[in-house]
Amino acid sequence: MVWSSGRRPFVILVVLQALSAVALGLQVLAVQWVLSAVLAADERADFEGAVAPVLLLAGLTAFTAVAGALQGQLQRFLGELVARRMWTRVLRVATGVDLAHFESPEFYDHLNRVQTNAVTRPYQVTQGLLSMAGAAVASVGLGLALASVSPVLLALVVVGGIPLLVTSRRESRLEFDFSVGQTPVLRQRSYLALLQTGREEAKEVRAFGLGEWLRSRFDAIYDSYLHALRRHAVRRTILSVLGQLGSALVLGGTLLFLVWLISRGAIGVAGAGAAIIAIRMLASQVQGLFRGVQQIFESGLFLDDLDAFLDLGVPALEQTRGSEAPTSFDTIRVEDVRFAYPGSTAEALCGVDLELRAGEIVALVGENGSGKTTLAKLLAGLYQPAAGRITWDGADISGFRPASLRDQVSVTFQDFVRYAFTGTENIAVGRVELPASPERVRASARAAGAESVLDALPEGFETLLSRLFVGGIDLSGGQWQRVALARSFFRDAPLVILDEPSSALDPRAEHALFSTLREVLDGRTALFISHRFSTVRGADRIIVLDSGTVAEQGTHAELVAADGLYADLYKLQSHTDIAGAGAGAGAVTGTTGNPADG
Ligand SMILES: Nc1ncnc2c1ncn2[C@@H]1O[C@H](COP(=O)(O)OP(=O)(O)OP(=O)(O)O)[C@@H](O)[C@H]1O
Repeated sequence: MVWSSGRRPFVILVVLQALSAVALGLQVLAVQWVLSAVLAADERADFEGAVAPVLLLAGLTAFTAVAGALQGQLQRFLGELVARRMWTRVLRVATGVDLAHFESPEFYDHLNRVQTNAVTRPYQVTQGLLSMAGAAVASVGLGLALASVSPVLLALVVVGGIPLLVTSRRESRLEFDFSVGQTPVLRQRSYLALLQTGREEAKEVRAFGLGEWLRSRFDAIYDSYLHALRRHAVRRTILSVLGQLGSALVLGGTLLFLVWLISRGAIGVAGAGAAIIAIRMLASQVQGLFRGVQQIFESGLFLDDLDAFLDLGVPALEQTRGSEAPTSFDTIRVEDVRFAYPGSTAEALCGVDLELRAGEIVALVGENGSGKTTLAKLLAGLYQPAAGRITWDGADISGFRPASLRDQVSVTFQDFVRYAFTGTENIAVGRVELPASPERVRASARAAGAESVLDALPEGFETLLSRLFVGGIDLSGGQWQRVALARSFFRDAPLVILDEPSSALDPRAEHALFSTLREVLDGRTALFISHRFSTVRGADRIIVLDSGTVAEQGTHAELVAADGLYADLYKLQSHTDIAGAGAGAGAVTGTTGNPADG
């Protein structure tokens, strides 16, 4: 990953690391040289011989400092290059996995962990490797220098690193387990923070006076996290202290051994001076080496986690199998389709049978929770039926390459997305493969009643539709709905599914939409979900869903005559009034928005 993300900075870093390591070894030799020169000069009162080694030492020190500064910035840049590449892979999976994953809290935990931890880990492994390699090269130089004084000293310094290695491996495991355990808590904390900082939430939080209450929930969550963090930190500190103490003990023993060697006259003063510096430097290099190992081990655990996440995308991205969905159809059949949402035992659809014929405008009605949106999702190929099948002219859609099926469907949900993009872009995202030609965008906007809305904005269609960024403006709910409809028309697919397309439209806009719908659709098949019977009655056919099954279907007149569920709902909507209204209000009952009167 690092190699392919930033070859040049990586190579420069490796070279700098190697040179710094060599410089470190040379520094010990230079010190020894300086000491010998100074001791010799002391006898002859002539310090000239010390100038060259001092200059060398200064030069090496300067080089190490400059290389360190360069490495710092290069590492930062390389880290960012690698993170960008990892982000791209993670986002590709996040946008490619089956929608069912988004029903699972575990998926969100995993995604969150990957976003906050794993994206930077590949680079950390490299950093660990680099510092290990650097430490190894430096250790060889320093080790040779020290071994020339006493091989036992070298062995002792290496042994000094072992306690750290053992405890740091344990620390890595603790860190990973802590991260996994705390992810749900941290997500809750982020959610509560979002409620208090989000633009959408701001008005309701104020209107309901929720600020204080949300803060106390936030504090409670934070407290529980801090409590866990305290315990975790104590455990890590104990381990770390044990490791450091173990290493320090061995180092102390090493220095005592050196003193013993000096006292016995086994090494001279210059050699002893160099040995002390070498021991100090080597000990920190050995520690660095083992810290690198720990970093790799710890990152490795997160990388396994990242790998598991990236693997999720494999099935979705591999869905290149299957035949291409046809670009038109005569009949779509839903045959005894059953479906329950992932993690739910209750069936949202329990044996749905229906038919959509090319060019028809079909309305889907039913009470809240009867399964209308769920059916729309299945028809759009966003979920697979648990049983039964959906066919296009007899061919089961599960045999189509999923992306090719979605290509042929334009679906707009109730909770469509309000992109913080320009008006043009908000419409053209309906089909990004197509060039967003102003004529096409404008035609779609006109069909949806959004043209005049966008034209009235300061920069027309090119106005940014969001207050999140400088220069943006926001639209009203109904104006946004028109933009979402324009997006759906821009998509230009043979099957158009609209989930409550006019719920936020004013009567004039709603009238305009439905009176021109047939013309706008221009032969395409439409299935629209609606609770407003005034819009439903003009449909070629109305399908009534009840508790996940088709209760009845027919034209408006047929269904009213059948006097079933549809007729019930229709009558209720026609005669809904606020109970206990005064005589004046009662007088208009039955005339306000009463489709039966039309
Ligand atoms: N993501 C989900 N996970 C689990 N159950 C869900 C999910 N979405 C909907 N349901 C359940 O599936 C059933 C059908 O929901 P659906 O959204 O299809 O109803 P609907 O007819 O579109 O309702 P409405 O008129 O309120 O929009 C409901 O019982 C609902 O609780």
